Amino acid sequence: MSPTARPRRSGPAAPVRIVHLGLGSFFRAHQAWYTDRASDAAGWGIAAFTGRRPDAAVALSAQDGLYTLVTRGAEADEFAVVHSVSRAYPGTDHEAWLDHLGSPDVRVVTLTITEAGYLGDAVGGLDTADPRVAADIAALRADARAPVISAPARLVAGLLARRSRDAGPLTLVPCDNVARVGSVLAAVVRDLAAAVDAGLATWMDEQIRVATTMVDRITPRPAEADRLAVLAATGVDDRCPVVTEPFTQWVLAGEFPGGRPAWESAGAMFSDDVTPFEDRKLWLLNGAHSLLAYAGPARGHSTVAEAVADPVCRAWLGEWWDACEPYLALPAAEVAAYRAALLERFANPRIRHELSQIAADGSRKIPVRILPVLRRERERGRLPNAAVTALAAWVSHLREAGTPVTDVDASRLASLATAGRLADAVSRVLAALDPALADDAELVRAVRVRAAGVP
Ligand SMILES: NC(=O)c1ccc[n+]([C@@H]2O[C@H](COP(=O)([O-])OP(=O)(O)OC[C@H]3O[C@@H](n4cnc5c(N)ncnc54)[C@H](O)[C@@H]3O)[C@@H](O)[C@H]2O)c1
Ligand SMILES: O=P(O)(O)OC[C@@H](O)[C@@H](O)[C@H](O)[C@H](O)CO
Repeated sequence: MSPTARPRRSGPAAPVRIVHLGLGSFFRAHQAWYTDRASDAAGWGIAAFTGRRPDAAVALSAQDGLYTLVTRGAEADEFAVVHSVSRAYPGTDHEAWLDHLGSPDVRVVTLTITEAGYLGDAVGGLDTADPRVAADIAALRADARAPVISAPARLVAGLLARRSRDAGPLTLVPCDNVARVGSVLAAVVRDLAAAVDAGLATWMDEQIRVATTMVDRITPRPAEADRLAVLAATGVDDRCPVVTEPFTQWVLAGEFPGGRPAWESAGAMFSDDVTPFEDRKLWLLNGAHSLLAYAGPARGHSTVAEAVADPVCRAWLGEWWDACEPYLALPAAEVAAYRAALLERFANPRIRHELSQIAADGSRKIPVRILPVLRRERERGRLPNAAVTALAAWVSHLREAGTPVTDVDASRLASLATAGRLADAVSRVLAALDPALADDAELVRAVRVRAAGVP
């Protein structure tokens, strides 16, 4: 290999038996890495599809699906080439999507489509009022092979192709930071299937299983400096490296009648109940992330590591974790160890995790990360200070006090947050999250007072 060669395979790629939707950084640091490390990796290649832009598929295809995973500890980097992505496709290649989903070789579909990609409604079903969903349903009713955009519709299109080829059982494995993600995915796919084809649900009951998961590995958006670091250390000009932290965890529950990689041989854990791990992770890690993402910029911080170096932010984290702890169904010693490890993970000075990346889509993240604990505390008559801080900082963020607002619901939230007095904005924004929050006078008052103190 010449000093600046792109990564290239020296042998054949593993046969495609997994399809992934959402070819982003996290998938490459997590599910693709576990598959690469599994003892039977040679039998389980992945066909990975981007969700929106084609860039990652184009760049990865130019290097045979190979990329460098940089595991960035507080002291040093480790570099490893991941081989499990056998094919990479732009999401627009719908024929390839249908072909793979319709193939009897494929047994598993993994997903990282972001919280917003599930398109759920407030009561746990599919948001059929969303124009993208309505358009996809109409398209699939007219033609089962019509190109569709939303993730639930893509899955249903793939399942229709699979049924038409009698291709056998398949397990869907959602890997996003969504509470009870397996149930959420099962519901939106079931609702979309029912809207398209009355007989599909019965076939799905027999052939399709939906696993649920807790996924954990802090993986910031890669930067140009990361490409240069790989080049300097390995001599390879990798155009799509991913940087991640040493810590990683994957807890899964579900049935795999068509088989799966031996992910446990790479460290994944199979459990009957993912819930305790999921609550611990979504509340302690992701809740803390969102708290810092909205409240940290007002104290001059741009990254998680900068924020946790600030004693005021660390005190908020302590308050938040104290509020969460009574509701976690795990031994106290385990929670204490997780908290201590989190502080170290957040403080890793060599991981540049931008608060602005974490701040995106707060309307979908706060209900999962902050509200479950806030509601439990309110039922007991308590008002957790850190949750008030997070909500007040989010309102201020929406009023453009911090990082730029990126949210699937940005235009509605911006009008709710910016029109008129701050006090009214607080009520409107809380009502948009959950009307019951806006009816809680003590909470509203506290958030107003805190928001008024945020620049
Ligand atoms: N980055 C992390 O540290 C991390 C850790 C745990 C879980 N996750 C989960 O993974 C998700 C993706 O994170 P990432 O770091 O890979 O982000 P990323 O921006 O690198 O990649 C996101 C991928 O999802 C696709 N996507 C976005 N919206 C979609 C939609 N509506 N439908 C289908 N595909 C869509 C994008 O096209 C892209 O391929 C997160 O939203 C989170 O739920 C991330
Ligand atoms: O990826 P998101 O946008 O859901 O959330 C941002 C971070 O909170 C998240 O990526 C964490 O780093 C991750 O969940 C750690 O496992």
